Amino acid sequence: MSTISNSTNIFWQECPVGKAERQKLLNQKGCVVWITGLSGSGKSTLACSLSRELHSRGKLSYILDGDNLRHGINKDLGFKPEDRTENIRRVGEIAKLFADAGLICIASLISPYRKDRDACRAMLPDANFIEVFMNMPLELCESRDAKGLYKLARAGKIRGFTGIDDPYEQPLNCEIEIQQNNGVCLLPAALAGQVLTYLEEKGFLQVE
Ligand SMILES: Nc1ncnc2c1ncn2[C@@H]1O[C@H](COP(=O)(O)OS(=O)(=O)O)[C@@H](OP(=O)(O)O)[C@H]1O
Ligand SMILES: Nc1ncnc2c1ncn2[C@@H]1O[C@H](COP(=O)(O)OP(=O)(O)O)[C@@H](O)[C@H]1O
Repeated sequence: MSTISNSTNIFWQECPVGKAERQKLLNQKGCVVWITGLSGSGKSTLACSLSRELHSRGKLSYILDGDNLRHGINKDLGFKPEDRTENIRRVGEIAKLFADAGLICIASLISPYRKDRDACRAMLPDANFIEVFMNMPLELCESRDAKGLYKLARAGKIRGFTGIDDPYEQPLNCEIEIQQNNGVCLLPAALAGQVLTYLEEKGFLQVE
């Protein structure tokens, strides 16, 4: 699928209310928290927990979940490399709009290819893209197998499954890395706390 623009004779329409004004209204700074990792690594769980914690602090967030978006805007895409690339590109563009609206946009997708994640980062001013890597061992994700997909992949009934017969390229310099501690995974609320602390320290949760 081509990402080259086919539109010609188009102009940029300025809008009367800008990002800064929206951020002031919301008393927060728009950004994208991009959660990447293997299927079963806990991306959606962290996204939900973080969204709940933000909501309870009066902060507006919105979750873009890979699985959910594949029921709608991305329903025409499969899991071939070029489809995944287009999936991530579209979600990156949508996330950019949410961040421009002033929201804390939480994107939760496997997003296995580094170049695709980096392309999303490049769409935003650098500090506004917060990459969170769920660095969980494949064995743990596979033992969870909440949807039974690893079992199907091992049986050869799903081809091109991330971590089994399709690659996952780990981030090289993400903002936050979530790992097990002595083989134990922290509770989702504690993991959300790590991200929340980062957002607080970087000044995303208020406007001076
Ligand atoms: N082949 C293959 N590989 C990986 N995952 C697969 C595949 N087929 C279906 N699924 C299910 O699709 C969910 C991942 O969708 P994403 O949009 O996040 O994938 S990607 O970022 O485009 O790689 C993923 O959801 P999560 O388990 O929440 O990650 C799976 O449930
Ligand atoms: N921090 C955690 N501690 C223990 N179990 C977890 C944790 N996060 C997620 N899980 C469990 O792991 C499974 C996969 O989590 P999920 O969030 O759906 O992963 P993903 O979105 O990456 O596929 C679920 O059964 C979930 O309850």
